[in-house]
Amino acid sequence: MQIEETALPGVLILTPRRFGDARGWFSESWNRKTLRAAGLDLPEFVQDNHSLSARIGTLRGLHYQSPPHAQGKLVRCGRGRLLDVAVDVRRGSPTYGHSVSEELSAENGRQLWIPAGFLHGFVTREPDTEIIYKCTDHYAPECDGAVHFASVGVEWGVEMSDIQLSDKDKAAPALADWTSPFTWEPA
Ligand SMILES: Cc1cn([C@H]2C[C@H](O)[C@@H](COP(=O)(O)OP(=O)(O)O[C@H]3O[C@@H](C)C(=O)[C@@H](O)[C@H]3O)O2)c(=O)[nH]c1=O
Repeated sequence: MQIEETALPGVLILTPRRFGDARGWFSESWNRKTLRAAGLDLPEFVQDNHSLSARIGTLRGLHYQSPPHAQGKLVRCGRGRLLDVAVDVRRGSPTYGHSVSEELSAENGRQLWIPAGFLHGFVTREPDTEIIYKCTDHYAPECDGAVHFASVGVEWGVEMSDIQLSDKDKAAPALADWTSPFTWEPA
């Protein structure tokens, strides 16, 4: 398991080892013991999510769940290719509003660890792209929220006219008009 830091402290790229043979490959996509041995002790995961996006340019996000149901997410791509984005929205954080964008694909096997206190979203770069992610809290619709994807300064790499959004994401407030429910606590 390779663990890499990103420009945002706390957001990490994990790349599990792949064992290739004549049939294809095998990989442990999640192993608590291996991560702990590598010095990384992630919170307990209680829910796995899996979604399919049919068209290139499908954009889901930017999403969060407020405390007490804030979620950390360990994200990977099971099929196709996507650009995954995390935005720091912890009030008082030295990196508030900063983002990390990472291409996750079925081919590269990379995973993004996004702690609670960050917005999460992604845009697909191939048709029929599947995303799979582990979450540290259960779905709590009453705590569910979104910030408009175009208000955070992220270069999504897709023509605006090609972007497919849910009605919820179309109606999301801009970052500048929204008060984050998260606060930063120095380590
Ligand atoms: C997120 C979620 C949705 N649902 C239901 C609600 C709704 O009817 C349907 C689709 O929900 P959404 O439109 O919110 O799905 P989607 O836009 O894919 O939302 C997801 O986006 C990515 C970026 C995330 O980070 C996730 O946490 C989640 O917010 O699925 C659940 O039952 N459980 C869940 O955990």
